[in-house]
Amino acid sequence: MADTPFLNTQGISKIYKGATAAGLKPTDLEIAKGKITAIIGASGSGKTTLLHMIFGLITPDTGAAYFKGERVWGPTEKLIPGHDAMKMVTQQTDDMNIFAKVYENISVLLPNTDIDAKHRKTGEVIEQLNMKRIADKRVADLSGGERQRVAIARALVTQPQVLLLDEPFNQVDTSFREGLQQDIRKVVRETGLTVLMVSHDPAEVLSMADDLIVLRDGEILERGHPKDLYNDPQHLYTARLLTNCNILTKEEAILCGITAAKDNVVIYPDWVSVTECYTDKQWQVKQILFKGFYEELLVQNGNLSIRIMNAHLDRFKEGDAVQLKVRKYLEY
Ligand SMILES: Nc1ncnc2c1ncn2[C@@H]1O[C@H](COP(=O)(O)OP(=O)(O)OP(=O)(O)O)[C@@H](O)[C@H]1O
Repeated sequence: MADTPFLNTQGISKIYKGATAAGLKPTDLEIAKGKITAIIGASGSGKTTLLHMIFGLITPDTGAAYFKGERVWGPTEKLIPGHDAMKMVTQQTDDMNIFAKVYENISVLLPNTDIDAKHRKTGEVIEQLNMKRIADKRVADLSGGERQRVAIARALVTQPQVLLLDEPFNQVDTSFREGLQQDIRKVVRETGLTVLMVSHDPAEVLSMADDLIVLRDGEILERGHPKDLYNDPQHLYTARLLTNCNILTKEEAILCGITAAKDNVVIYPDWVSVTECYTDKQWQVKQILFKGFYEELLVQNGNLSIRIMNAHLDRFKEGDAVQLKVRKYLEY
């Protein structure tokens, strides 16, 4: 007999009543234990609906979610909706006592039956999430990013088997966000926690996920390792979601020296480079945006503009004539 999946769905669906018939179409899905699985999709593609059904917050129209082979109960079947082995953190998770200290907000979730264990576990999670510096601060005095860290600590302290994250880093600024993402990765590696996260931030899913699922209009479009989906997406939709790519018609592609068989050509900004060109003035640098360790060049040929990632800072100036060299492209 095949092994029971850790967490899976079978034909799970939910279509909301209304003109748009939006929601999630029947979906079969398996989530690997001890890994970070991320779901990415445009707004309204059904990410949250899927997450909520897996957690037991929405009753599916058809099918079900299963945790270790047992059906996840829906909201009408439980006094407190949500699966006991899972914890969910969203950007609105805000059930803390803001006048109490961080430490107390975390430890309060553990029973008083074993005080030593209560302090040990609270200490562990504070250590894991690098929160020693803020442990004695009142939640009211924390930044938004620090509060999200506390929300995640509160979710982890009761040692759930699955952590569900619904865009929890949205309000958090970049530097905090990256630290928190990497700390969650560390927790997953060290404890074997399973994470299922929903996001529409490509940088986030590419750096965090072991397994990436792309949702479009309530359906799984493709799935794979983030590196594979980034480098070789099977669908234009995926390329668009994961990168700020240039999308050209096959006629426009000819201007880049590409003879395409299909209708659309996709060129990522890091797949094309430019060199100075003294002989012809077809391509011109229109705009240079300083991005820190690289520049984003906008080069133009007639009505066609191409965005290029350029690591040779200050090599070009606006108005320069350049020659394009496309290293790689995709056709759809
Ligand atoms: N309670 C509801 N009643 C009616 N329609 C709903 C309801 N909840 C969600 N929808 C619709 O179902 C679709 C999927 O919603 P869902 O929130 O799952 O998408 P999402 O991918 O998480 O979007 P976002 O990234 O914007 O949060 C959307 O078109 C949404 O408007």
